[in-house]
Amino acid sequence: MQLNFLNEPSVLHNLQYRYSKDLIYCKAGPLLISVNPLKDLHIYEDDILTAYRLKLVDIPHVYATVNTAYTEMRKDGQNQSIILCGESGAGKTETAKHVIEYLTFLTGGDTGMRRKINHSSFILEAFGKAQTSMNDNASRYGKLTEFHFTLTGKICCSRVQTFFLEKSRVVQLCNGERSFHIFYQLCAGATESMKARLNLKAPSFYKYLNKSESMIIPGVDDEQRFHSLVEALETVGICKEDQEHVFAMVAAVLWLGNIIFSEGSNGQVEVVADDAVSTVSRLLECSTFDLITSLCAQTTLAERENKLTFQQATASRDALASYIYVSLFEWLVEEINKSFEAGKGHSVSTISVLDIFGFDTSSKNSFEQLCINYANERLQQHYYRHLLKLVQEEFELDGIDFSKVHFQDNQDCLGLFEKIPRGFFSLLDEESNLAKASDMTFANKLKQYLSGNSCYKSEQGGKFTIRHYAGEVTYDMDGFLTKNKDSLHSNSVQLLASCSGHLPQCFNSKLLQQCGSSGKSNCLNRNMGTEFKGRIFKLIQQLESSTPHFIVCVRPNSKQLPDMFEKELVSKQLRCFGIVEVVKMHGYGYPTRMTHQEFASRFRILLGDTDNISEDPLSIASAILQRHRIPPTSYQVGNTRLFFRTGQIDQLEVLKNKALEGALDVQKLSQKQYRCPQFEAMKTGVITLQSFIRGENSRREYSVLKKLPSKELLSLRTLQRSQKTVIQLQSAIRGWLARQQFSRMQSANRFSNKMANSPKTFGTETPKGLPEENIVMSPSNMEDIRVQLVKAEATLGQKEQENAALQLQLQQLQSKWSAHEEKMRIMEDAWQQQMKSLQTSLAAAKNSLAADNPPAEPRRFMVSPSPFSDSEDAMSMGNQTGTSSPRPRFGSIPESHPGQESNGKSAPLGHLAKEFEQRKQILDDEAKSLGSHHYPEQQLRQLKLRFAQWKRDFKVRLREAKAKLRKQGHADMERSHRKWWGKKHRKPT
Ligand SMILES: Nc1ncnc2c1ncn2[C@@H]1O[C@H](COP(=O)(O)OP(=O)(O)OP(=O)(O)O)[C@@H](O)[C@H]1O
Repeated sequence: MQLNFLNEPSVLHNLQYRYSKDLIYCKAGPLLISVNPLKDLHIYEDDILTAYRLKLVDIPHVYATVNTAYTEMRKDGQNQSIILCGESGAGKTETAKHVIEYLTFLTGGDTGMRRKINHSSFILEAFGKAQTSMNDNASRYGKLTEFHFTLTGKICCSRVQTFFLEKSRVVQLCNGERSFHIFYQLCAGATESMKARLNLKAPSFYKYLNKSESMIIPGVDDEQRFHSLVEALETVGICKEDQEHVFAMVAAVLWLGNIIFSEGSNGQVEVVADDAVSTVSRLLECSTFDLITSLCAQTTLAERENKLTFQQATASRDALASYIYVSLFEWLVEEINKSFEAGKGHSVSTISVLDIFGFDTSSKNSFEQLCINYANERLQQHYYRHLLKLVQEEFELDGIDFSKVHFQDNQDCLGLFEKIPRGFFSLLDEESNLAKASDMTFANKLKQYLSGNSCYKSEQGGKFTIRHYAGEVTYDMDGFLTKNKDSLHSNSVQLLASCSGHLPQCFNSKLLQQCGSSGKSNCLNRNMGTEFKGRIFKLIQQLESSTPHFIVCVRPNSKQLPDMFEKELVSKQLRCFGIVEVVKMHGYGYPTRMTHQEFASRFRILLGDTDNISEDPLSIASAILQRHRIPPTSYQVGNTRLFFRTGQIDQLEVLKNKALEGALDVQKLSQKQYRCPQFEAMKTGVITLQSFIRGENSRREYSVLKKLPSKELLSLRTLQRSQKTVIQLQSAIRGWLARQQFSRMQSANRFSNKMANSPKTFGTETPKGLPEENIVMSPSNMEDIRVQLVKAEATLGQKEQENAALQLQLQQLQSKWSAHEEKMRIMEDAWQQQMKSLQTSLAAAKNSLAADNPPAEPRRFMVSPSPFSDSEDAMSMGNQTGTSSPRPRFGSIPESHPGQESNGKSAPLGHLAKEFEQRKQILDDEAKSLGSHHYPEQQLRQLKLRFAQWKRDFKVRLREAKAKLRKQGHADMERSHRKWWGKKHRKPT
């Protein structure tokens, strides 16, 4: 939502309005504001994860912030950090969980990894969180989770760093609060046998727990949480045996609190040897004697044993209990890290998620609250620096004209803590090292040196108030020096060394490492305040080497109730984080910056070649801005950089893209002009060639089909149809099978995702919102699918067999057809031979007849030039013989007789020649029609037979005709001879 008026009331109204609509996320410049809904909103479901991963939505959400961090890391290879800020109960830890869950999802982390990450944070919650007045599940430690990424952007390992577990909570409690969750969970959820082994009682039995009346948290099932914890320990690889050791240490801490001392008349204490002592010695695996001695005496540097006072003994016992608990927590963190460190060698960049204890204030604020609030001050300074200070410094350095944004810097408060030698921690160290120092002497020292600081105010009764960025907090000086010393008595160190239990041994060796080789008395005599300050400095250094992304978590009300928006409480938090100032700076400021050089090379394309400008980047940049009439109010030219208002650079990007598209179009056009004629010619050629080939193929196919007997044609068509059907059937079956398999895989995938995200329902219930048939594959469904599959496969097999048989049949038909063709060709050749020989015979007959007739006689027949010959006869034939008469069928030609002709001399031969021509024509026709018969061989045989008969008959008639002609020829010659002879002899007379 864009605000017309940017001020605190409008921001507050906007937040309240969105909160009432369950829109808990809101973007404020580079910040994401998250208002704790304190109820389940279903905005972290799988489909939402997917939508953000695919960047389908752009609504403010924690997933969008992770997307930005991940994209920047991938783009520049720069480490990123996601920092969760906000007071206790604002929702930092829950938001951090969503950040981590989405990060593993985004980078393709498998469900195994996601589960392990979830379970490891569950373990840390059990051991590091507690109920406080502000939050039922308050973090009592700080946590930085570092995810290492490979070059391809996959998570290769992760590491957790923890800070400052509030160990005083083990031994001290404010009323209405609880100690760490694990104590209550163990008492509620341990099995009967474990309870017997650890001698477990109800929480109220233990003195460390019953200092507060709060034993249960409404709506929280400690027993069920214990079972989940056991499962989580197994997931991260902590075996059953080690789990036993862990729970033994928790029980030992509880029982240590129940050890009581009796004070003698000389003021010295004795340990009351009761059930508590024997249980602790059994759980730590040390002797009862060593335990008692270590608790009531202290060995001095001169190896003398001094008896302790009641107070000293109690402090020594509590220090031992706290030390064991903190060591146990650190051991668990190490074990978790071991299970994630496999791929560290491939790490190229990191994304760190910081979730530290929120700003804290309770009825009695002590050393721990002071450390927590100091850490929050340091983090707040990091926030101001990156979101306000650095930006303003940049503007100033570049000479940008801007109206300075005023915010409440916490530098003074930080100075109060950190100044050397007169800062809070330095003074505390100094006082702690003095032999006769007490909390009161320290209070006076503070008053003396810190009164000049506006953030410090001395109070009555050794109390003092510090004005933090988030409000004033009054601290009670009681126990400051002791807590700062954090000394573990030498006797306690020796006791740990004497324990044979696995974990006490581990703790002892760690202690020895910390103390160096001395390992003797007062080796843990350190200054907790300075040590803590050092760790926070290191953390800030680490954050400084990364690009920060801040998520400000807001507590909507002090009652931890949903749908309740306390305006005052929220506006106080908005002020703390300078939200309005940040928005002003980034929204109304110049969020986009580029060096002159970067800008010139990026947008040079927006200047035409005709623009005559010098090549220096600033001139180019100015020319671009002027040429495109960018309003001067929307940018500023700095000494080294250009600063743009929101959205301005996007407009230039649009122009640049248009210019690039235009250039591409021009290139395309010129290419088209050059290539088009070539292409068209080639296209026409190809089309012509294709049409030739297609025509030729079709013609060939047609000639084959034309010759094919109808039955074979039919079977060929049937075969082709069957082939087509089989192919269609095969593709339909394959498609169906693939779809079935795909939907099964989809269901299984959805099911496993849902189950992985809902441990409660794992293996027992159907996840909500998922159609039942998608997730439950009943045996009958499976059997149905299997039967259908078998049937489909059988049909497929059958169709394939049929297909193969049809193919075989086609091959056989084709080879048969080729054999027929060959036979036909041979027969045709033979037939042609016989025709030739007949024609030759006819020509020979004609020749011999011509030889018999005198040349003077006008010729009735033209001699055929045909070279046909017959072995028996020869005759000539005319081409005019009856060609116009209708052709009779071969067997039905009327037999010609020479005597029937009017022309008695040539009629027999004319008839024969005519008959021969007719027969020849019929034979040709019948031979051609053989191909269309069903049984061409049989037809050919019949044809041959008829031809042979006719041939015999024709020869006979030819011979008769020849004889007749010869006879007639002699008679004519004699008659003419007589005529000529009579004329000759009559003339002279
Ligand atoms: N996004 C959310 N959706 C639903 N409930 C939430 C959400 N964030 C927080 N809560 C509720 O608010 C409670 C407090 O949140 P959380 O423990 O994360 O606060 P915190 O800022 O980490 O506090 P602390 O600094 O004390 O550890 C949670 O136990 C949970 O019930």
